[in-house]
Amino acid sequence: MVDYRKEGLVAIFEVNNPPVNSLSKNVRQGFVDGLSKATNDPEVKAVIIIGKGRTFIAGANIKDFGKPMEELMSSSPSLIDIGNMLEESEKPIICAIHGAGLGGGLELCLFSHYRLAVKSARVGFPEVNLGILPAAAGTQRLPRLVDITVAMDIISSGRHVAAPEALKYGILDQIVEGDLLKESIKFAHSVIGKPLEPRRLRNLACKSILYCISVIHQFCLKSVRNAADLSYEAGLMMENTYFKYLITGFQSFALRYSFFAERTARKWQLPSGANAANTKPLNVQTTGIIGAGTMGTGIAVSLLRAGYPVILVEQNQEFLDKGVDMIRNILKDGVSRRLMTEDRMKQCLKALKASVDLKHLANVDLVIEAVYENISLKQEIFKKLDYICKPSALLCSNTSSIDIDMNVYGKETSAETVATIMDFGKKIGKVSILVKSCHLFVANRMHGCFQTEAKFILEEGALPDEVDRILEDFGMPMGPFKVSDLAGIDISCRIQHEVAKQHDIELTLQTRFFRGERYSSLSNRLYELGRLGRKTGKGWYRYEKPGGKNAIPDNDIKDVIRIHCKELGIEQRQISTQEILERCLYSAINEGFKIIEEGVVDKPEDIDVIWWYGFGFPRYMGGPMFYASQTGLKKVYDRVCYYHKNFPYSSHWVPSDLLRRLSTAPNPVPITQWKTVLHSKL
Ligand SMILES: C/C=C(\C)C(=O)SCCNC(=O)CCNC(=O)[C@H](O)C(C)(C)COP(=O)(O)OP(=O)(O)OC[C@H]1O[C@@H](n2cnc3c(N)ncnc32)[C@H](O)[C@@H]1OP(=O)(O)O
Repeated sequence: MVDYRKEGLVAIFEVNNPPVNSLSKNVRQGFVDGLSKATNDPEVKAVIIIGKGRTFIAGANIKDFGKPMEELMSSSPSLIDIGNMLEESEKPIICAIHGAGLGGGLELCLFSHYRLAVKSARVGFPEVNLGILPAAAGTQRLPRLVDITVAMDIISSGRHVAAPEALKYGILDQIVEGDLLKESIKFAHSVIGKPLEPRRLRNLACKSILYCISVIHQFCLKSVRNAADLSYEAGLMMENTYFKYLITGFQSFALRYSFFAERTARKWQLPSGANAANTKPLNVQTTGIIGAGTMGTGIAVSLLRAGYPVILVEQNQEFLDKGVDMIRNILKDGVSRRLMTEDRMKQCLKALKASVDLKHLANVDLVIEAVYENISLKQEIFKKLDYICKPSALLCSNTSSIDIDMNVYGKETSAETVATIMDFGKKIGKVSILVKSCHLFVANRMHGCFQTEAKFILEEGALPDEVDRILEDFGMPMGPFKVSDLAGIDISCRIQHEVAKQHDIELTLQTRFFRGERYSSLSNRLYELGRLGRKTGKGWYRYEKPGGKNAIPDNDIKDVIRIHCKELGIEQRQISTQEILERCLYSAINEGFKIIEEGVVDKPEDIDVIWWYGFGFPRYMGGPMFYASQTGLKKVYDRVCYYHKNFPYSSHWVPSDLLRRLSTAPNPVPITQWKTVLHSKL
């Protein structure tokens, strides 16, 4: 709703629709009612639109987009109706922005005559992140206000533009210091009686059409181009046509799911009843990191960038110096890529202390252990930390495979600690997902199935570049073999040998089964040939030089695979695109269902979020679990059973019971309800 009040000559429309003042139907109606009052009240000479609570206006209500097209389109008053009324008003309309003015929120500002904001405010058109375009005249009005290149950047990137930058472009008229409402009322008095015609964007010509030809390839860009080529009315009509097309498409559907999935994933809860809403995080001010390798230094950079002082500890002085150099280089690179200023880099380096003595961690609030994957070493470190650190310090471990319960606390972790870590993750700009301990955790456990199947597929007849291309066409940023070359083939081989050693087994090039499971020794063959990936200039591909980035398909690899298969008597065949996609994706998805079944994650959305951030799974596909829900669980289940029959020695093909039960439900169960099936009779 919109609260209406008057302060002298000025009518104030305060948008009051918590939590983020989205433009639901009652808010839109509130604008119409408010405008009617203000227009008919001779005392009112100007109108201020302001948001109540934490933000100005976060745009249209995204939940409305799931409604049928007819209902969506006929839901009056539309944003454009309101916009037209604002623009045509004979009394100046001033938007006073704090928090965020996004999507329809910014569009309303562009229909208004003046725009003021506090310094911390942000504006933007994030619609591309929902698979649509700003369709309440955003693509027609922004290019009439700012240079077309700026409009294209803002619309096609979806980025949030900070108030000072928006002021520079002319999106804002003024940045306000002090009380936003008071200052806006002063501003309103200063513009009463001034001509409004030059402030009505629809009457302005689009600013320069330079540059657009080369980048117009998507609907947003086409639409912005229309602002230059067509009349305002024709441009609007096309914008509406594109919107109707996009909003009914799969990508927009998946992107809207992703928007809410990310927010749902933040809402952690523990069996005790503690959750994100009822548990207060502790205040973390100082941090320590143990281990100056790739992980430790990477984490240090994130903490320093977020403004935390870091004490980096490494037992060996030479490794410590290398680690500090690595941190310096990453920060310098950030400066050269204009991600931070030189001054900021200096502040970060000043906040970094390096030591070879764990005792320097005595007073820190949070310690992250990031040494290599060796349980005894980790346990020894935590024993020492128990004595050294203050009792309230949080002790965290960075591990991808070691059972957290054998290391630091897992099952015993307090709700307060969980709340603090989740909050800390957000503060350092990361997305944190709460998972229970399980072998390889969620990401590596699922991705392991994906990678393993990819390797089996090579043994059966496909080539690395073929498999990679198919998965990249699907939307993954890099296929599994390019990823393997990047990570280093030696790394995965060493881990495999380490695990085998723990079971008193020696892996050789002839090994075809390991602990009752089908096993491929193909990577070990590359390892023995010194083809370790990018770093040696050869791996599953060849590269222009050691450390090179251009993956070139290599004929030699064909021979390596052929010899491997001949020696082991593995028959090769033609493998279809469908089979490659299904085996990589469905094996991981089936494992994902087992992960939900075991309660390792609280909800399927958690898995999808992990896959976007961990592996770059395309958000416009929603994530592996959403993808499965859209493919049809019956189809996924049937194919999992089919592969299980054909590949009985791979436990990742044993069908998940949850998947089976969901696949036999009389009606498709929405992804948000999957968990309920765990406790039902289905
Ligand atoms: C045509 C298309 C038009 C005209 C459009 O306007 S499309 C919508 C464009 N706008 C957006 O995409 C903005 C989306 N929102 C955000 O980016 C952020 O919410 C925020 C920057 C505005 C605030 O961020 P933050 O303070 O971190 O809060 P949350 O993101 O956690 O959001 C709080 C709750 O509000 C729900 N929400 C947010 N925006 C919308 C929206 N536009 N429609 C419906 N609901 C929205 C969000 O899901 C959170 O809900 P809960 O999880 O708490 O239930």
